[in-house]
Amino acid sequence: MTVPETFVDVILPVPLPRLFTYCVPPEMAEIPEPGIRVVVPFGKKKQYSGIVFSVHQNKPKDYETKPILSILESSPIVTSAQLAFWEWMAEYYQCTLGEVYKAALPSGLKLESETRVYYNPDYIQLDDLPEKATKTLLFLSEKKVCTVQEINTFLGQKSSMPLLHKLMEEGAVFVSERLKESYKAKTENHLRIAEPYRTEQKLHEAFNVLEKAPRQLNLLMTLIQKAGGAGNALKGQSVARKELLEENSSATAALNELIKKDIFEQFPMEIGRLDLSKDKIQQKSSFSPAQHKAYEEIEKAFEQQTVVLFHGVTSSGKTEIYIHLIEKHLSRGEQVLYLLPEIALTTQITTRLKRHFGNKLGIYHSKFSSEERVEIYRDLLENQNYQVILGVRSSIFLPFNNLGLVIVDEEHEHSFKQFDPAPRYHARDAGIMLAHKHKAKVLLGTATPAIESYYNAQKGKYALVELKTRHEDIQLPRILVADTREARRKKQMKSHFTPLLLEHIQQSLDDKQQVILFQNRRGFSPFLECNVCSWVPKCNYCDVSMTYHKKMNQLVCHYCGHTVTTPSTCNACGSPALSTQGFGTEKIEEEIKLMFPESRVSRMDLDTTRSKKSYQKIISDFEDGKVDILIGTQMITKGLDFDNVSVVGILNADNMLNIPDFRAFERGFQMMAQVSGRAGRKNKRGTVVLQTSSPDHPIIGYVVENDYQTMYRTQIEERQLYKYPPYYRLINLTLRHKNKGVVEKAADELAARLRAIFRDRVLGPQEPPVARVQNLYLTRIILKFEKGHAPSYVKQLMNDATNAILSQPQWKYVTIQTDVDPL
Ligand SMILES: Nc1ncnc2c1ncn2[C@@H]1O[C@H](COP(=O)(O)OP(=O)(O)OP(=O)(O)O)[C@@H](O)[C@H]1O
Ligand SMILES: [Zn+2]
Repeated sequence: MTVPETFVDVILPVPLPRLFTYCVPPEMAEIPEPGIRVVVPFGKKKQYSGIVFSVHQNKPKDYETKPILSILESSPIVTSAQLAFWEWMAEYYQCTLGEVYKAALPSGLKLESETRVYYNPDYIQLDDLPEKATKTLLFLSEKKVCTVQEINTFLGQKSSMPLLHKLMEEGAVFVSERLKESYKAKTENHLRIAEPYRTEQKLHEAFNVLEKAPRQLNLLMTLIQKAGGAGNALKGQSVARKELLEENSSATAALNELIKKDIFEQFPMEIGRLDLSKDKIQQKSSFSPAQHKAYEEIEKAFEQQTVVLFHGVTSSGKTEIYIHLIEKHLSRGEQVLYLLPEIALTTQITTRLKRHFGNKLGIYHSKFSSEERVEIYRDLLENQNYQVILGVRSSIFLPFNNLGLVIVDEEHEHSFKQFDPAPRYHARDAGIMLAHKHKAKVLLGTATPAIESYYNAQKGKYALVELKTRHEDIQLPRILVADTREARRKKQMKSHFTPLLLEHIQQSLDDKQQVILFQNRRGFSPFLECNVCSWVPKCNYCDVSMTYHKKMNQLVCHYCGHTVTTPSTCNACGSPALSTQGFGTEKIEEEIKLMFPESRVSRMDLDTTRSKKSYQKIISDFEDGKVDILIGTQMITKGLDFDNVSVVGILNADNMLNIPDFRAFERGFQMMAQVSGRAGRKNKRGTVVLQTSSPDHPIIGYVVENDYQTMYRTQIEERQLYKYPPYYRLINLTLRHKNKGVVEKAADELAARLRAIFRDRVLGPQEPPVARVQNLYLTRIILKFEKGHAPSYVKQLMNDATNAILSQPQWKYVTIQTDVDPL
């Protein structure tokens, strides 16, 4: 009897629609199960680690399968619940499973032949490693970095991935270059008495055994002493490895011996990040009557519904309510995911949550190194420490196994949506689906709900809970509108500042209070212009003017990052009369420093927050009163909680409202209401000065009145009238090619094909506002579907149409990018 051949379908990090089938070679002892990583050859030379999606006996008819090279682990690294979630995501957002896989796993869990491997100079070798591993480490320590492929060649073997995988787990090598800062502050090796020896009798035995090994005996005694006595040591109190070795120099071998004997256990202890011992954990504060009422309403709503929209004005104390809810779910043994839109927010919330949840809190975001993310991932997979995960959008991909609650804080925020690359998912919406699959609850919290969410609440799809008063009943800030056109006419403007704003800044400084200034543009000024011929420098690769950054004396394209030195003369007419037009945060900073020379000024935008620590520093300096005036982009608008901000200045409301987008008014309202909410959070009512050239704009009026409802009503009417979300679902198809004619022709034919199926639901093609990016011409087709048409139904038809385009030789290099529910 012949044993049937076994095949596996593998998810690989390539944007191809199908999964790849490989055979399991008969000599391989194990058959991998779904969710396990295997190493497979791909193309002529490449190798990838991929995820087994399914195991079967169906030999593919039309091609010869290649064998998998090795299996990386014995139990799945991706759970079946995750695989189901991935499938949903690929289907809904119309991308491939490979693209989801790429987004979902931290890079430390994905290897390919081109992956660069780094040597860890801090690695301390504990156990004897196999010869090949030692050889590889030596090779790496000399080269510092090389690719997986190079290591294959060096070892003269087909695949070194399993070996590298082991070395990564050991902490001997990394797959990403670690920044110096994250390098130091992370973990430190600690030692404690191993579990089997944690009884008096066993400890006694250990002493007897070690009688002939004085160094080991010494170490054991030092550990007991440093742990604060035998009682503590028997409870598992640990001591830093450094500390132990300090008093027993050259005892490394003895220490390793103790670990081998299983008397000592070594483990990495986080330092700095989460080092709060239990007794320091703060009790949660008691609720105000309004908070209490809201909390009870949320609890009650969860009895009936999965999703609750929690609409609470700024500084109403929503975070306290989240903390109580988290506690409740933890006490039931459930996990909680707390989603935040931006890293900027995590520093403050981290501190607040850490106080309550100590080591149960795990933090997951992109500024953390891959190794730190792998650690969180594995911790959850093995169900060890973390029960609350605070993270940005990618944390929806973590391997939860008992999720009870998802909190989406600032749910209206656009940065929950991933723009590039695919999957272009919205973490709020995907989070709701995730919760659904886990039978968990979802709390969407915000002071300014997204129109879509509020609509769902109106329709009864979500429950709605409101909290209309600020904590301690402090009034919402007074909003003063400063008319810049009039001030300009009367020649009262000082550069970009109205007298009203300057007055209030001065007053705040005199009162030893703080000021926040919001300008939704970074850089010095959006463009340079020649005073003689009106020439404006544009990006060579994109159809946009370049932003002037004064400090670097550079022009930067905010689309592709292309940078040039600022020209001293006009490229067109040669005149040296170039002047800056418009203004960004950098210019505001410069002017404020000139106008208030005594004040301490700081700026927070993309340019000043490149590293993980910089956010923390800017925010904590402001919290500690080391800074008087904080200038920033939308990063500073929401979620931040400062005690002494008495004045908020909005420098230019117009550029938020004059964007040609059906969401511009909603967005403008949200940004202005949110940044206003930073004022007067403690002690006293705050003031907002809102500068605009159109003081009669209805949105400005709603901001002044803090009238979300009327804003919602006017906007929802327009959405219905012009067939926009939430009434209709949008899908954007963006075509790109280096030749404008080619991309236009391809788009025309695609639109014609789509029209034949979807008729007047197809709009365009039309050029997007920036029609060339990175030397590629763009054109866009928009599909509008009535609610009820599931994207999955549309997907097949749409794919047929796009494939029909892409399979034609003249359009081989056209790319088509799909964005479902674009923002
Ligand atoms: N019950 C409470 N006891 C003590 N302090 C509280 C309580 N509730 C809220 N606070 C304090 O009030 C301030 C505002 O609360 P919080 O930051 O939670 O507001 P928020 O609703 O999240 O606002 P935003 O939408 O602007 O982020 C915080 O400094 C918080 O510590
Ligand atoms: Zn560019």
